[in-house]
Amino acid sequence: MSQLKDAILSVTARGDKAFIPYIMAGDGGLEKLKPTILKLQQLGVAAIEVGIPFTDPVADGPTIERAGERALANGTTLRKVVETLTSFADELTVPLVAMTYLNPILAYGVEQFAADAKGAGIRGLIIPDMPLEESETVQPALSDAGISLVQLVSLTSTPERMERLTKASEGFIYAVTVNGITGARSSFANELEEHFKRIQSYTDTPVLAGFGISTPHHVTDFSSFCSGVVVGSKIVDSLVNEDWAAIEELVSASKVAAVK
Ligand SMILES: O=P(O)(O)OC[C@@H](O)[C@@H](O)c1c[nH]c2ccccc12
Repeated sequence: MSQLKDAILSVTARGDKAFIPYIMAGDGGLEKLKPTILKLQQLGVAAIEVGIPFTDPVADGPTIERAGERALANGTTLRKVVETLTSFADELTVPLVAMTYLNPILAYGVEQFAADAKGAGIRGLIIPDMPLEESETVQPALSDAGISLVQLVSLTSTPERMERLTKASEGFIYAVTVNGITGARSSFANELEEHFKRIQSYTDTPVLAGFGISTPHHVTDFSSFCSGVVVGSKIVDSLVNEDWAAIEELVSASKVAAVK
């Protein structure tokens, strides 16, 4: 059972695509976390990916990296994020997916983290620097807490690896759309549709596209061959500029009226 997967499937069952915005916890101060999350869930997002700032964010492009630096400068830690989320967890109507590198979780203590994260409304976890082969370190504690461990499938994975990652992924499959790091892009490779079809052929868990998606057009384009999208850098920038109209436009592009 995965609450995260169920939430995504309930969105796709009504014909919409799942839209998952990524935010950097602590960017602009931790006091922004609650109003930002509550406003995003009001817009009808399927889930919210909450990034924990980290000193060595290897997968992150400049936008997310700078947001992480600002959040760290504000004194943001994994523990403070979990505490802040817990303080309004009873107001959450969508699942949260935490994005954190492995070290902060190990420092927190895996068991303790899983238990606290559950109370904070966290239902999924992305650990970009943890290879599948090492997931036993965290998996049992997470499953006990009902937290899905989401795997990233890259464009360069071999077919065998793609199949293993896809089958291991819980909640959804995070299909990375570009080679490299996070950040808004203007164009994507042509053979992506085939790549997504192959990933989906291994599983009935929904496949979502992420990395580089930054315009309503991208959202509708990707939505034609997957179950939804994750948008990070564009959301982070729009929040800095307090441009909620841009965020609403992106979310609207995932709705049935736009995707048909
Ligand atoms: O910023 P983009 O290109 O829209 O991509 C999403 C991404 O930022 C978010 O999902 C994310 C931020 N940091 C990550 C690290 C690994 C995987 C994913 C992420």
